[in-house]
This record gives sequence, structure tokens and C-alpha cells, in this order.
Amino acid sequence: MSLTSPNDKPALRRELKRRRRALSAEQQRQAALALCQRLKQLPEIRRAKRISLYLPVNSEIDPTPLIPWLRKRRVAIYLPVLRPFSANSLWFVAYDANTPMIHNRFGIAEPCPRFAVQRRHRLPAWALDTLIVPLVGFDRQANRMGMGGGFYDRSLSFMRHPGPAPALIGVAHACQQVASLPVEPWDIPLTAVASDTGVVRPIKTG
Ligand SMILES: Nc1nc2c(c(=O)[nH]1)N(C=O)[C@@H](CNc1ccc(C(=O)N[C@@H](CCC(=O)O)C(=O)O)cc1)CN2
Ligand SMILES: Nc1ncnc2c1ncn2[C@@H]1O[C@H](COP(=O)(O)OP(=O)(O)OP(=O)(O)O)[C@@H](O)[C@H]1O
Repeated sequence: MSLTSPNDKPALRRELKRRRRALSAEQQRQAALALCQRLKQLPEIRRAKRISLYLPVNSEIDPTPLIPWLRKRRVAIYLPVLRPFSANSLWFVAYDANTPMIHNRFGIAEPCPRFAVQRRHRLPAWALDTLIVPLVGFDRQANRMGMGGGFYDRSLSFMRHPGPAPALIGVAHACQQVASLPVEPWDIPLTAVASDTGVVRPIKTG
């Protein structure tokens, strides 16, 4: 266990990525299945008709075992796509077996630009019912740490204002939980975090 100052975000991010990289392929597979069992129980997932998830890289927990279950329920599935000409923000683009895919600059598979630019293939984030958000770390209060690009925080900044808003379900391996994470002024709070071993929801105070 390496010691990192709670205020050294880059060091903590490295440590948490190191932890998930240490999982074996079999542990990864078991964790993905356990996560998906938990996700299927959440009201925010069960009532969603439009949901975004992500395709995992770098030992992220894999939410894709959920896809066949979602398809059976006729849920529309969307993927985050790096938005062109707009720094560090995301589009949410329809995804099915026929969607043409490319690898983006981070090596993550996403719907190709020619498909994604077409408005009918996208949904604004506020029109999604639920987003499954990839995490590098989380704490007991469901505070989150991501890859450090601010992609989700930027794409969800509309949630500071009244209006329709999706549920946000962070997902991670249990080993990515820490006692407490620094909360930044731009952080958009999650509804809950699900891992392979449980679900945490923020306790409301004040
Ligand atoms: N699977 C997945 N898709 C996602 C995200 C994510 O975290 N996971 N994102 C969430 O925001 C967006 C992409 N954001 C990213 C932000 C930074 C880096 C990044 O810095 N990558 C490093 C390597 C990281 C590592 O080794 O762990 C790099 O490419 O140098 C990658 C993706 C949209 N799609
Ligand atoms: N709404 C926003 N507008 C402008 N800049 C933002 C916004 N949200 C976050 N940022 C910037 O993005 C950078 C990364 O933020 P942070 O370290 O919290 O990333 P993260 O939440 O871990 O990453 P991600 O959202 O990609 O998972 C910060 O420098 C922050 O200033």
C-alpha cells in the first residue's frame, strides 16, 4: 500500500489505476458479472429507456455484459464520443451491432465521426435517463475521480441548473474505493456508485 496525500490527485489517480491493473483476467470477468447483477437491481437502471455506457480500456470494470439484458428490454444504448472542435466534452451517440466504430485518440472504440455528426444518431445528455460513468476512484459519499480530463463534468455542467437531468451511476472495481476524495467546485455529484461488491449512495446532509 503506497501512501498518497489526499490532495495529490495525480498520485492518487496513478495508485488507483495501478490497483485495477493488478486484477487478473478472471478477476476482471467475475467483477464485471457481479457489477452487472447489481446494476440490474438499481431503480435508475430498471426504469431507464435511454442509457449511456462505455467500452472499457485500461482495466476499467466492464459494463458491457449488461448490453444483452438492455436490448431485451428495448432500452436504447448510447456511447460517449469525444466531441470534435469542443475541448474535452462528449456527445452521446446511438450504439448497436451495426454502428460503424473507430478508435479515438485514447484508443477507446467509439462510433465513427461520419455517423456521430448526424443529429438523429445523438441525444443530448439531459435526454438520457441514466448514464453509467467510468470511475478511477470513489469514496463512501459517492464522490468521484475520473481520468482527469473533466469530460463528464463538462458534459454534465447543465445539471447545476434546474431542468431535466439524468441519473448518474458511477461504476468501478471495489478496490478503487478510498476513504475520502477531494471534492472540486466543478464536480457534478453522482446518484450512486456501483461496484462488484456493493452500491454506495451519498448521505444527504444540511
Ligand atoms: N472507457 C472509457 N471511455 C471514456 C472515458 C473513460 O474514462 N473511459 N471518458 C471519461 O472521461 C471519456 C474519455 N476520457 C479520457 C480522458 C483521459 C484519458 C487519458 O488521459 N488517457 C491516457 C492513458 C490513461 C491510462 O494509462 O490510464 C493517455 O491516453 O495518455 C483517456 C480518456 C469518454 N470515454
Ligand atoms: N464544467 C467545466 N468547465 C470547465 N472546466 C472544467 C469543467 N469541469 C471540469 N473542468 C476542468 O477539467 C479538469 C479535470 O477535472 P478533474 O480532475 O476533476 O477530472 P475528472 O472528473 O477526474 O475527469 P472526468 O470527468 O474526465 O472523468 C480540471 O482542470 C477542471 O478545471
